[in-house]
Amino acid sequence: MQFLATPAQAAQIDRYMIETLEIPGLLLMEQAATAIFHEIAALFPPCRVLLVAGSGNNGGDAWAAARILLTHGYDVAIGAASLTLPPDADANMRYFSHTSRITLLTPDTLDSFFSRDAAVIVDGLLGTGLSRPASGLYGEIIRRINAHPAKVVSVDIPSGISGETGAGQTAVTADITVTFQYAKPGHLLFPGRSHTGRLVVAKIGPEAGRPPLHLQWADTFSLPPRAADTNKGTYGRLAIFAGSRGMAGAAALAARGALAAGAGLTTVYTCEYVQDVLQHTLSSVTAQAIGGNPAYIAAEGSVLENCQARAYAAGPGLGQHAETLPLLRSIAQSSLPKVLDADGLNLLAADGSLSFGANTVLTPHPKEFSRLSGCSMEDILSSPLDTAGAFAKQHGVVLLLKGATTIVSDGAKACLVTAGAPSMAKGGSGDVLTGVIGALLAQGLSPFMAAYGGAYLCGKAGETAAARKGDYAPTAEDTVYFLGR
Ligand SMILES: NC(=O)C1=CN([C@@H]2O[C@H](COP(=O)(O)OP(=O)(O)OC[C@H]3O[C@@H](n4cnc5c(N)ncnc54)[C@H](OP(=O)(O)O)[C@@H]3O)[C@@H](O)[C@H]2O)[C@@H](O)CC1
Ligand SMILES: [K+]
Repeated sequence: MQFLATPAQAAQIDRYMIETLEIPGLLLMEQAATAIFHEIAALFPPCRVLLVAGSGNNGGDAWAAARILLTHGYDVAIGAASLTLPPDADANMRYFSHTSRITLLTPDTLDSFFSRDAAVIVDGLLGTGLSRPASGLYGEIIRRINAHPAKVVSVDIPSGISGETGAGQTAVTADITVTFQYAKPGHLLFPGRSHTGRLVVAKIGPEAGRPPLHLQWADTFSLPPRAADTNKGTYGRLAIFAGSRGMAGAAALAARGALAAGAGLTTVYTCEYVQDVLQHTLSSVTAQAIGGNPAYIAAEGSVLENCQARAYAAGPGLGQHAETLPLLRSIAQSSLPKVLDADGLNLLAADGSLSFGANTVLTPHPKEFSRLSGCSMEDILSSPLDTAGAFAKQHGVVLLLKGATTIVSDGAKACLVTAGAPSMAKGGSGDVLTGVIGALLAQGLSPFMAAYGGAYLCGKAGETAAARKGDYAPTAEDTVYFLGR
């Protein structure tokens, strides 16, 4: 896990380093510029570099990088959107003030500046100080950068992308982004993620005593090695409530996910029809028909008292049967660790049953989350962190909002999971995730950890499947197969 900083937090941390730790801002800028230089030097021997500098300290980093590149034999040309700069940026700009390397970028000079050959463009137009969408001259500069054949190295964040939300319609598309101290949410959230290229996080100052951060990037996760003197009881009993006629596969995938993630004992509680299917296809789980209806679950909550589970996973393939609701409500309101997904969430949302006991993980995709929360899809997609966090806090749950970048929030802290592959945008992926999270809960992980751990493990398995089988062919079964490999 690594911490992320929003633009406001990054500015606060800069202030902390400058005012409390008494590190001059000019020195921090030099560190930032040195990191940019090293990335360029690692890829290109001395060559022509175009540097584009805006009106803030992001531009200051570019001016400082230009100086370091020049002293190492690179041929630099700087396109300046402004020559009125904050003090540290101004100091770095002045190094060039009596040279012919500066072009003031105006509609009249854009063509000549960007028609130059160059191997690299350094994008220091806009950083974390972006205060509005890029348009006008800035929009035109961004289009020129994107149209140039050179490799693009963005300073801190691709210009035009919001560091907070990843939003930005007119934005630089970078090959490499060198950010400072902490990655920003905008690097990981789409569309920002697709503009960032390879992300390099360069430490430019000490970390001790910095203001607290609440957002992390789940870029690693592993389960502890299993001790030799353990048995199936050590790893928990998971009760999965899933399946209805026509959707036995969802129950089977959740069960397979749970087995592959290490649950000690897995029992699927389902209808007669699905029980039959599971008994013929899955030998490592037990399946129990409950409720008396052959086609779907129609049981009362009393079944929970007898199943002696350490965790529940409920929802995959349940269908939309009102008779399933009493059981779902009992599961949702119990204090046992549990994960609720898919039809389980839809049924509870349709009924307005949004009362959850402790240790609850909900795993909606944006449409399911819209039904649950009443927020519009537009609000969810434009502010996923805020909407997920507000819902998690209000209902006392861990909310896992599925997406190409998955968000996990408990209302106080949150993390982003970027593991995954486009091949996973396919039916069945969510069922496997439910089973995996259920298994992690059964093994005693906290709901927050089980949620991001499950998303990470499934995402990595999906990446491996895509590496072997391409973007189209992998199925949810492949995600199960590659879990942990
Ligand atoms: N502080 C430090 O110690 C360190 C900081 N570092 C670096 O500083 C960067 C942050 O610097 P920053 O705060 O100066 O903001 P920055 O992104 O350069 O832009 C602000 C300027 O852009 C303007 N502007 C905004 N939106 C616009 C738009 N759409 N179109 C046109 N203009 C627009 C805005 O105008 P205003 O909003 O005031 O009207 C203002 O003039 C950070 O990303 C990192 O690279 C590192 O060196 C490490 C040490
Ligand atoms: K930039």
